[in-house]
Amino acid sequence: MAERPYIVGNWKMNGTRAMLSEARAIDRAAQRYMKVEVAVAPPYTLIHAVHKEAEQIGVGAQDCHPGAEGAHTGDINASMIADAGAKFVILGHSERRQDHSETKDLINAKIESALEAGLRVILCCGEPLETRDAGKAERYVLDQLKAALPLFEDPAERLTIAYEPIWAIGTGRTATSEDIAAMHSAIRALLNETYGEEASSLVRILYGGSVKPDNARDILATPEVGGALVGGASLSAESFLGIVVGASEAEEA
Ligand SMILES: O=C(CO)COP(=O)(O)O
Repeated sequence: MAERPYIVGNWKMNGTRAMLSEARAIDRAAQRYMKVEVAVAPPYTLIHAVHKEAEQIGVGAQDCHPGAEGAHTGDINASMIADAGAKFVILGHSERRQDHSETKDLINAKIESALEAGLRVILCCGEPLETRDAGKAERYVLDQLKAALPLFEDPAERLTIAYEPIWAIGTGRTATSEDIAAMHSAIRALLNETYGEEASSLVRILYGGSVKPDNARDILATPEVGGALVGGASLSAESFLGIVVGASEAEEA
Protein backbone atom coordinates (compact mmCIF):
# COMPACT_ATOMS: atom_id res chain seq x y z
CA MET A 1 0.00 0.00 0.00
CA ALA A 2 1.48 3.30 -1.07
CA GLU A 3 -0.02 5.38 1.70
CA ARG A 4 0.15 5.15 5.47
CA PRO A 5 -2.73 3.31 7.14
CA TYR A 6 -5.55 5.72 7.90
CA ILE A 7 -7.45 5.38 11.19
CA VAL A 8 -10.54 7.57 11.40
CA GLY A 9 -12.82 7.94 14.42
CA ASN A 10 -16.47 8.57 13.57
CA TRP A 11 -17.94 9.96 16.76
CA LYS A 12 -21.48 9.82 15.33
CA MET A 13 -24.01 11.65 17.59
CA ASN A 14 -21.69 11.62 20.60
CA GLY A 15 -19.62 14.25 22.26
CA THR A 16 -19.95 17.50 24.12
CA ARG A 17 -17.10 19.83 24.96
CA ALA A 18 -16.05 17.35 27.65
CA MET A 19 -14.79 15.18 24.76
CA LEU A 20 -12.17 17.78 23.85
CA SER A 21 -9.82 16.28 26.41
CA GLU A 22 -10.06 12.94 24.54
CA ALA A 23 -9.31 14.72 21.26
CA ARG A 24 -6.30 16.39 22.85
CA ALA A 25 -5.02 13.08 24.22
CA ILE A 26 -5.45 11.42 20.82
CA ASP A 27 -3.63 14.27 19.11
CA ARG A 28 -0.67 14.28 21.49
CA ALA A 29 -0.26 10.50 21.37
CA ALA A 30 -0.66 10.32 17.58
CA GLN A 31 2.63 12.18 17.31
CA ARG A 32 4.33 8.96 18.46
CA TYR A 33 2.82 6.93 15.60
CA MET A 34 3.84 8.82 12.53
CA LYS A 35 3.49 5.72 10.36
CA VAL A 36 -0.27 5.98 10.87
CA GLU A 37 -2.49 8.81 9.67
CA VAL A 38 -5.07 9.56 12.36
CA ALA A 39 -8.26 11.61 12.08
CA VAL A 40 -11.56 12.16 13.86
CA ALA A 41 -14.99 13.22 12.65
CA PRO A 42 -16.76 14.83 15.62
CA PRO A 43 -20.32 16.18 15.44
CA TYR A 44 -20.67 19.59 13.75
CA THR A 45 -20.78 21.34 17.12
CA LEU A 46 -17.20 20.27 17.94
CA ILE A 47 -15.44 20.51 14.56
CA HIS A 48 -13.93 23.91 15.15
CA ALA A 49 -12.92 23.21 18.73
CA VAL A 50 -11.25 19.90 17.78
CA HIS A 51 -9.57 21.62 14.82
CA LYS A 52 -8.07 24.16 17.24
CA GLU A 53 -6.75 21.36 19.47
CA ALA A 54 -5.34 19.29 16.63
CA GLU A 55 -1.68 19.63 15.76
CA GLN A 56 -1.24 16.16 14.34
CA ILE A 57 -4.58 14.59 13.62
CA GLY A 58 -6.99 15.42 10.81
CA VAL A 59 -10.51 16.69 11.48
CA GLY A 60 -13.57 16.04 9.36
CA ALA A 61 -17.35 16.05 9.34
CA GLN A 62 -19.89 13.24 9.24
CA ASP A 63 -22.18 14.75 6.60
CA CYS A 64 -22.97 17.93 4.71
CA HIS A 65 -25.95 19.43 2.89
CA PRO A 66 -25.36 19.50 -0.87
CA GLY A 67 -26.61 23.03 -1.45
CA ALA A 68 -25.15 26.50 -1.45
CA GLU A 69 -26.03 28.69 1.50
CA GLY A 70 -29.66 29.66 1.74
CA ALA A 71 -33.02 28.90 3.27
CA HIS A 72 -32.43 25.41 4.71
CA THR A 73 -33.21 25.61 8.41
CA GLY A 74 -30.95 23.41 10.48
CA ASP A 75 -28.63 22.38 7.64
CA ILE A 76 -24.88 22.82 7.30
CA ASN A 77 -23.17 22.81 3.92
CA ALA A 78 -19.71 21.77 2.73
CA SER A 79 -18.16 25.23 2.68
CA MET A 80 -19.35 25.81 6.26
CA ILE A 81 -17.66 22.67 7.55
CA ALA A 82 -14.50 23.53 5.59
CA ASP A 83 -14.59 26.99 7.21
CA ALA A 84 -14.87 25.32 10.65
CA GLY A 85 -11.64 23.41 9.95
CA ALA A 86 -12.83 20.13 8.40
CA LYS A 87 -10.56 18.68 5.75
CA PHE A 88 -12.80 15.75 4.86
CA VAL A 89 -16.38 14.59 5.09
CA ILE A 90 -17.85 11.10 5.54
CA LEU A 91 -20.60 10.53 2.96
CA GLY A 92 -22.95 7.64 2.24
CA HIS A 93 -22.76 6.13 5.73
CA SER A 94 -25.39 3.38 6.12
CA GLU A 95 -26.90 5.18 9.12
CA ARG A 96 -27.62 8.19 6.91
CA ARG A 97 -28.80 6.03 4.02
CA GLN A 98 -31.26 4.40 6.49
CA ASP A 99 -32.20 7.14 8.96
CA HIS A 100 -32.45 9.90 6.35
CA SER A 101 -33.39 7.85 3.27
CA GLU A 102 -30.31 9.11 1.45
CA THR A 103 -30.37 8.04 -2.19
CA LYS A 104 -27.46 7.67 -4.60
CA ASP A 105 -28.46 10.94 -6.26
CA LEU A 106 -28.41 12.82 -2.98
CA ILE A 107 -25.07 11.30 -2.02
CA ASN A 108 -23.66 12.24 -5.40
CA ALA A 109 -24.84 15.82 -4.96
CA LYS A 110 -23.12 15.90 -1.56
CA ILE A 111 -19.92 14.53 -3.10
CA GLU A 112 -19.95 17.25 -5.74
CA SER A 113 -20.44 19.99 -3.18
CA ALA A 114 -17.72 18.56 -0.92
CA LEU A 115 -15.22 18.40 -3.78
CA GLU A 116 -16.08 21.94 -4.77
CA ALA A 117 -15.40 23.08 -1.19
CA GLY A 118 -11.95 21.47 -1.36
CA LEU A 119 -12.76 18.59 0.98
CA ARG A 120 -11.63 14.98 0.80
CA VAL A 121 -14.41 12.40 0.90
CA ILE A 122 -14.66 9.15 2.83
CA LEU A 123 -17.27 7.32 0.81
CA CYS A 124 -19.00 4.51 2.72
CA CYS A 125 -20.51 1.37 1.29
CA GLY A 126 -21.73 -1.88 2.81
CA GLU A 127 -24.44 -4.48 2.54
CA PRO A 128 -27.27 -5.53 4.90
CA LEU A 129 -27.20 -9.06 6.32
CA GLU A 130 -29.96 -10.42 4.04
CA THR A 131 -27.95 -9.36 1.02
CA ARG A 132 -24.84 -11.13 2.28
CA ASP A 133 -26.84 -14.24 3.16
CA ALA A 134 -28.31 -14.20 -0.36
CA GLY A 135 -24.77 -14.20 -1.79
CA LYS A 136 -25.24 -10.75 -3.33
CA ALA A 137 -22.97 -8.63 -1.14
CA GLU A 138 -20.32 -7.92 -3.75
CA ARG A 139 -22.74 -6.84 -6.45
CA TYR A 140 -24.58 -4.60 -3.93
CA VAL A 141 -21.42 -2.85 -2.72
CA LEU A 142 -19.95 -2.37 -6.18
CA ASP A 143 -23.27 -0.92 -7.38
CA GLN A 144 -23.19 1.58 -4.52
CA LEU A 145 -19.71 2.68 -5.56
CA LYS A 146 -20.19 2.66 -9.32
CA ALA A 147 -22.76 5.42 -8.96
CA ALA A 148 -20.24 7.76 -7.33
CA LEU A 149 -16.72 6.96 -8.53
CA PRO A 150 -16.93 8.87 -11.84
CA LEU A 151 -17.36 12.12 -9.87
CA PHE A 152 -13.77 12.01 -8.61
CA GLU A 153 -11.37 13.58 -11.10
CA ASP A 154 -8.45 13.34 -8.71
CA PRO A 155 -9.19 10.20 -6.67
CA ALA A 156 -5.67 9.92 -5.30
CA GLU A 157 -6.03 13.26 -3.51
CA ARG A 158 -9.71 13.26 -2.72
CA LEU A 159 -11.13 9.79 -2.24
CA THR A 160 -11.07 7.19 0.54
CA ILE A 161 -13.48 4.26 0.50
CA ALA A 162 -14.87 2.72 3.70
CA TYR A 163 -16.36 -0.75 3.47
CA GLU A 164 -18.71 -1.19 6.44
CA PRO A 165 -20.97 -4.24 6.35
CA ILE A 166 -24.15 -3.02 8.06
CA TRP A 167 -24.48 -6.14 10.19
CA ALA A 168 -21.03 -5.50 11.70
CA ILE A 169 -21.70 -1.91 12.80
CA GLY A 170 -22.07 -1.58 16.55
CA THR A 171 -22.84 -5.28 16.92
CA GLY A 172 -19.50 -6.61 18.12
CA ARG A 173 -19.56 -8.91 15.11
CA THR A 174 -16.78 -8.37 12.55
CA ALA A 175 -16.52 -9.84 9.09
CA THR A 176 -13.93 -12.61 8.75
CA SER A 177 -10.53 -11.75 7.29
CA GLU A 178 -11.46 -13.78 4.20
CA ASP A 179 -14.69 -11.85 3.69
CA ILE A 180 -12.94 -8.53 4.20
CA ALA A 181 -10.10 -9.46 1.83
CA ALA A 182 -12.55 -10.67 -0.84
CA MET A 183 -14.67 -7.51 -0.70
CA HIS A 184 -11.68 -5.17 -0.59
CA SER A 185 -10.09 -6.85 -3.58
CA ALA A 186 -13.38 -6.58 -5.53
CA ILE A 187 -13.44 -2.86 -4.66
CA ARG A 188 -9.80 -2.54 -5.72
CA ALA A 189 -10.58 -4.16 -9.06
CA LEU A 190 -13.38 -1.63 -9.61
CA LEU A 191 -11.03 1.25 -8.70
CA ASN A 192 -8.40 -0.09 -11.13
CA GLU A 193 -10.99 -0.33 -13.87
CA THR A 194 -12.32 3.17 -13.20
CA TYR A 195 -9.12 5.12 -12.62
CA GLY A 196 -6.24 2.95 -13.82
CA GLU A 197 -3.89 1.12 -11.50
CA GLU A 198 -1.59 4.02 -10.64
CA ALA A 199 -4.27 6.40 -9.37
CA SER A 200 -6.21 3.53 -7.82
CA SER A 201 -3.21 2.41 -5.78
CA LEU A 202 -3.33 5.72 -3.90
CA VAL A 203 -6.96 5.30 -2.82
CA ARG A 204 -7.20 3.62 0.56
CA ILE A 205 -9.99 1.20 1.35
CA LEU A 206 -10.86 1.29 5.05
CA TYR A 207 -12.78 -1.39 6.91
CA GLY A 208 -15.44 -0.42 9.47
CA GLY A 209 -17.64 -2.43 11.80
CA SER A 210 -16.79 -3.27 15.42
CA VAL A 211 -13.09 -2.52 15.05
CA LYS A 212 -11.57 -2.63 18.56
CA PRO A 213 -8.06 -2.60 20.00
CA ASP A 214 -8.06 -6.41 20.25
CA ASN A 215 -8.96 -7.10 16.61
CA ALA A 216 -7.38 -4.07 14.94
CA ARG A 217 -4.01 -5.61 14.23
CA ASP A 218 -5.45 -8.65 12.44
CA ILE A 219 -7.95 -6.61 10.46
CA LEU A 220 -5.31 -4.09 9.45
CA ALA A 221 -2.92 -6.83 8.37
CA THR A 222 -5.57 -8.14 5.93
CA PRO A 223 -4.63 -7.60 2.28
CA GLU A 224 -6.07 -4.40 0.77
CA VAL A 225 -7.15 -3.00 4.14
CA GLY A 226 -5.73 0.52 4.19
CA GLY A 227 -7.13 1.55 7.55
CA ALA A 228 -10.25 1.57 9.70
CA LEU A 229 -13.33 3.70 10.22
CA VAL A 230 -14.08 3.32 13.91
CA GLY A 231 -17.33 4.13 15.71
CA GLY A 232 -17.78 3.10 19.34
CA ALA A 233 -14.11 2.46 20.07
CA SER A 234 -13.16 5.97 18.90
CA LEU A 235 -14.99 7.61 21.81
CA SER A 236 -12.22 7.16 24.31
CA ALA A 237 -8.62 8.09 23.66
CA GLU A 238 -7.48 4.85 25.27
CA SER A 239 -9.38 2.47 22.99
CA PHE A 240 -8.90 4.58 19.87
CA LEU A 241 -5.16 4.74 20.48
CA GLY A 242 -5.17 0.97 20.99
CA ILE A 243 -6.37 0.72 17.38
CA VAL A 244 -3.71 3.19 16.22
CA VAL A 245 -1.08 0.99 17.92
CA GLY A 246 -2.56 -2.06 16.16
CA ALA A 247 -2.28 -0.26 12.83
CA SER A 248 1.30 0.70 13.56
CA GLU A 249 2.17 -2.91 14.44
CA ALA A 250 0.44 -4.25 11.33
CA GLU A 251 2.41 -1.76 9.25
CA GLU A 252 5.71 -2.92 10.76
CA ALA A 253 4.93 -6.65 10.54
O1 LIG B 1 -20.15 2.78 11.58
C1 LIG B 1 -19.00 2.69 11.96
C2 LIG B 1 -18.01 3.72 11.67
O2 LIG B 1 -18.49 4.62 10.71
C3 LIG B 1 -18.57 1.53 12.79
O3 LIG B 1 -19.12 1.66 14.05
P1 LIG B 1 -18.65 0.66 15.23
O4 LIG B 1 -17.13 0.71 15.24
O5 LIG B 1 -19.27 1.22 16.46
O6 LIG B 1 -19.13 -0.70 14.84
